Amino acid sequence: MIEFQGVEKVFSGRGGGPEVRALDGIDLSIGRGEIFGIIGRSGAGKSTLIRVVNMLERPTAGSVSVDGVDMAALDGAGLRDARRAIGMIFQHFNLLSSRTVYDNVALPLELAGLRKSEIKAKVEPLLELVGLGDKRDRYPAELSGGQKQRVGIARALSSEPKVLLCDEATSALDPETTTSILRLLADINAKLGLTIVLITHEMAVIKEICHRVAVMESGTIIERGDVFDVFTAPRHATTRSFVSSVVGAELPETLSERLVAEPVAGGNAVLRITFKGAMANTPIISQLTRRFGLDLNILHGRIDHIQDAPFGVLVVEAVGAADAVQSAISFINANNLSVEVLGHVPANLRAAG
Ligand SMILES: Nc1ncnc2c1ncn2[C@@H]1O[C@H](COP(=O)(O)OP(=O)(O)OP(=O)(O)O)[C@@H](O)[C@H]1O
Repeated sequence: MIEFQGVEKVFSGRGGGPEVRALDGIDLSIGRGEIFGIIGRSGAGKSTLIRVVNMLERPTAGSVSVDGVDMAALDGAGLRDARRAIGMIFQHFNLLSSRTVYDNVALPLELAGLRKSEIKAKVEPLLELVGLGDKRDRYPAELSGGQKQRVGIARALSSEPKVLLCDEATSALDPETTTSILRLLADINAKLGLTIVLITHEMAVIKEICHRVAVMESGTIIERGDVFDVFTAPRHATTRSFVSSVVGAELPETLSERLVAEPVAGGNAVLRITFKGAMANTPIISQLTRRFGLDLNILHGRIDHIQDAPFGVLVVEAVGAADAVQSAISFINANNLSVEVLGHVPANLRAAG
């Protein structure tokens, strides 16, 4: 649906400063009907990437096509038509304060020259869809942030786009309102088959609704894949730091500061066992205890769901003979779970903690 090929965007420096390479050779393909997330730290190039889709920024090299149309080749009427098929919502909603909810949603249709009756036939169902049927005559100042974003979404949908671009659409909202807006977007994606591209700096947003994700750094994509795969096996250090805040893969400080790399005389190994999908239901602790005679002290753990698939991390202190611990590690690996020796601790870590 959206193809980026070798896309570059170089800005001439602000105030005579050095030029900025905001996008540096982006190749990316976003499928029809996908919810695709782009995450990165401030300045990574996310906004620029989303804005080249509808040519709010023109790439300095490479091409962007939407539904087979080369966007950079368009201008004037052709670009206006193509943009009608690409809705956009913004962090600060960009509503007109002097217009009611109804009139904000109607605006793109008025600009396209539709008759009043045609506009009404489109706007009213959209207000119902976003849950604002009873707020049609209110002004933006009378609405909460979440309601304002619902107006933004209805307005973006008014021209029946094939693609919806979301530029940090939930960053100004509290966590509960964020969840309700993300649910609405997922609902729209399912009902209308709309392709949604969203940019965010919060991994929780990606985890909530995206099917695939790309991680950006310094104008490039450093990692991409299915959300479940990226969350459960992040490869790049930046991705790992984004993911760890959500899936609890980070160790509590009280534990990490006691770990040492080499075995300690009379001490024990600390293992991190990762459970994914169907494997999350394996009764691994009792099996390790029975088969290898190990005592396992649970030091840290979390079970989460990513797109309805379970994912868990369990950190245990394995108390037992070194060869029994090695056999247990082989057994865990053979059962399609993953295990990592995080380090070693003196005996009785829990008692000491
Ligand atoms: N119009 C512009 N002129 C000059 N430099 C720009 C312009 N727009 C963006 N940049 C620079 O391009 C780089 C990428 O910016 P961009 O806004 O795409 O990043 P971002 O990942 O969206 O960051 P944020 O989350 O802070 O919005 C930054 O270094 C930024 O300063």
